[in-house]
Amino acid sequence: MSGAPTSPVAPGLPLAGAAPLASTDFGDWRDYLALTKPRVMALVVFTALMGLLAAPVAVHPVIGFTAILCIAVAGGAAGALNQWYEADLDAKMKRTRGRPLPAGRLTRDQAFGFAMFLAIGSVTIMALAVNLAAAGLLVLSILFYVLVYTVWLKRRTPQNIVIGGAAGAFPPMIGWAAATGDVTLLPLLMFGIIFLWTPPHFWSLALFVKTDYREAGVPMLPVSHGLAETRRQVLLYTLPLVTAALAPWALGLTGLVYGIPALALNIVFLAGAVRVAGNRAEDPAGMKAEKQLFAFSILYLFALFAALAADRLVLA
Ligand code: HEM
Ligand SMILES: CC(C)=CCC/C(C)=C/CC/C(C)=C/COP(=O)(O)OP(=O)(O)O
Repeated sequence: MSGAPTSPVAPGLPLAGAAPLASTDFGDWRDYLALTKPRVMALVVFTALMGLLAAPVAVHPVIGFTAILCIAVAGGAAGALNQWYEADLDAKMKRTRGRPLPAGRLTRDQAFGFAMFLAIGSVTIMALAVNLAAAGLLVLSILFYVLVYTVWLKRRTPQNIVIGGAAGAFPPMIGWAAATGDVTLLPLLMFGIIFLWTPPHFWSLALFVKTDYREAGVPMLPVSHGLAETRRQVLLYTLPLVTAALAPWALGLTGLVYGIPALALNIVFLAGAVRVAGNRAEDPAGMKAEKQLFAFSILYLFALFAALAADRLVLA
């Protein structure tokens, strides 16, 4: 399948105390589920659904459900390919060393076969049952996460998550395209919001798990440029994020049902980013501002996209 060895992790890596799997052992379904990064994908799928609901077309529920399912499955496939490729890195970090590949509970070939089955299946069904625009964007988002982010940028540059993070910004655009067959200004703004949200989302987390990335040799910003510069960048990305998040309202694409929660959410986000920028703590114990901004970033995106779809449904 992959041409990769059938050892549970990349060549030369310790097995973290786990016995290699017998070649006939299919593995536990829970490990396959873990390969899909279900917690992260929940927000991906939610933003896709909100993109679909915000579109000015009443899509047939079966088609809508199929489209969202395909996005969820493709996201899972991309997450599994990410873990297939970077089992060596995951083995080096506390946060990730319990994953199925570094822990030796699945082989790399099992992960690759599973991921390709999901990727090909989801794109094919999207193309046949929904439309080609949505299927094309789905392919692009998988390729972006796996090739651009995971293979090309992650180990090379601290800008990895800025450019590669665009992968996670596609889903609402795919949801919209599934309903309409095209992409207009509002789905592009949704893309822009997630694109600009990703750096503060991730760097606030990376500030307090920095040592993990240093040990793995991944050039994340706090490792390569230090805490102060990372905190400055969190605030720098928050400014255009707030602008993009308020743009649908300012441009008259949405009404107050979006405008009022968007204003409140963005004031809180901006205040959180200012607190992060002003924090001087060197130790994770003193990084309450960073921990709070990371946690809030997830709530922010959920609430912002829920408000956007609600507004469009009210206007429709
Ligand atoms: C390159 C871009 C991104 C990077 C590097 C990144 C990284 C991370 C990391 C390291 C975590 C913490 C641990 C984990 O659950 O693995 C996390 C959590 C999370 N991320 Fe991101 N993320 C990115 C983009 C996104 C996007 C686009 C979304 C959704 C739209 C998202 C949603 C989430 C959620 C929901 C969590 C919490 C998971 C939990 O509760 O455990 N992330 N992210
Ligand atoms: C439809 C589709 C293909 C969607 C997938 C796009 C997507 C969710 C991209 C987000 C990227 C992400 C979760 C990065 C996590 O970073 P990492 O992989 O470096 O995290 P790790 O250190 O936890 O492995």
